[in-house]
Amino acid sequence: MGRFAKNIVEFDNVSFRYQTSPVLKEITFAMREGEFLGLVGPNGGGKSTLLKLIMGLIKPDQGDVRIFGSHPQKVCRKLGYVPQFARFPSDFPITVEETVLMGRIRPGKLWLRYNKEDKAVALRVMQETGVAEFAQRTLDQLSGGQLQRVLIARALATEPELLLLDEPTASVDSHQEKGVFELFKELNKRMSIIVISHDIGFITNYVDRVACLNKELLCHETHAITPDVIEQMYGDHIHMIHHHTHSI
Ligand SMILES: Nc1ncnc2c1ncn2[C@@H]1O[C@H](COP(=O)(O)OP(=O)(O)OP(=O)(O)O)[C@@H](O)[C@H]1O
Repeated sequence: MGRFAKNIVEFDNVSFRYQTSPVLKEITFAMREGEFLGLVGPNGGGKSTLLKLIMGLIKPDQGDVRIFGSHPQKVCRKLGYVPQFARFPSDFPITVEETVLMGRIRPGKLWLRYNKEDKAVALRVMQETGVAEFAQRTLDQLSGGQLQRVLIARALATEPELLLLDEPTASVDSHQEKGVFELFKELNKRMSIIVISHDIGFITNYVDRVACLNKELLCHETHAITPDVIEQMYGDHIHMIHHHTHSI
């Protein structure tokens, strides 16, 4: 199957509000199979909300969301999700291996019983993310960067076709950030990826397209990201970090 063969995420005129003020306004966009998409925008711009709509955790007030051509809840098994590091309790008294195995839990399955295949997949993704050597440590014995990789391994254990990451490198240094994005580049050979980031200058080195969300959504091919485009989408909220001299 060729890259960019079909649309796997489709938003058709989608609006959403939690209470009174609109968070997402009339969003229409599509993501193609095999794509690596960066999602940027100011704080409160609606990025996490967009991921929740993709996962079927919330429903649009208006418009239609289709994931792999179906209702989001019907295809949630094809999705892997890595939450924002800051929102994950890191003092759980469970081991790295147990955490990664949680990715193998399926509805209707006796979830405390993992079979050989579950264990083999867990080992493979721990090796892939570089956390296999910590497998028996509990989460409180890990650095922020190591814990982040464990959360990525847990998402990979579901063997997803679309990986969703909410600011996966917010709590790691720029050296580790590069390592994590090199991993994503590798993963992108077999799955589609959406990554939320505040660091547009950095992600343009990796992603195919940048979607800029500030209630409304604008998509740009990475080569089309110019300072004017950034100014237009962030306005006064501009908070960008530049690790590289990469031109934007
Ligand atoms: N459960 C909720 N109930 C009410 N309002 C919410 C809820 N979750 C988010 N919001 C509000 O919706 C808006 C969009 O939030 P969201 O978390 O999607 O933004 P974001 O772009 O991911 O922000 P950040 O970059 O700060 O993580 C914000 O104003 C937020 O306060």
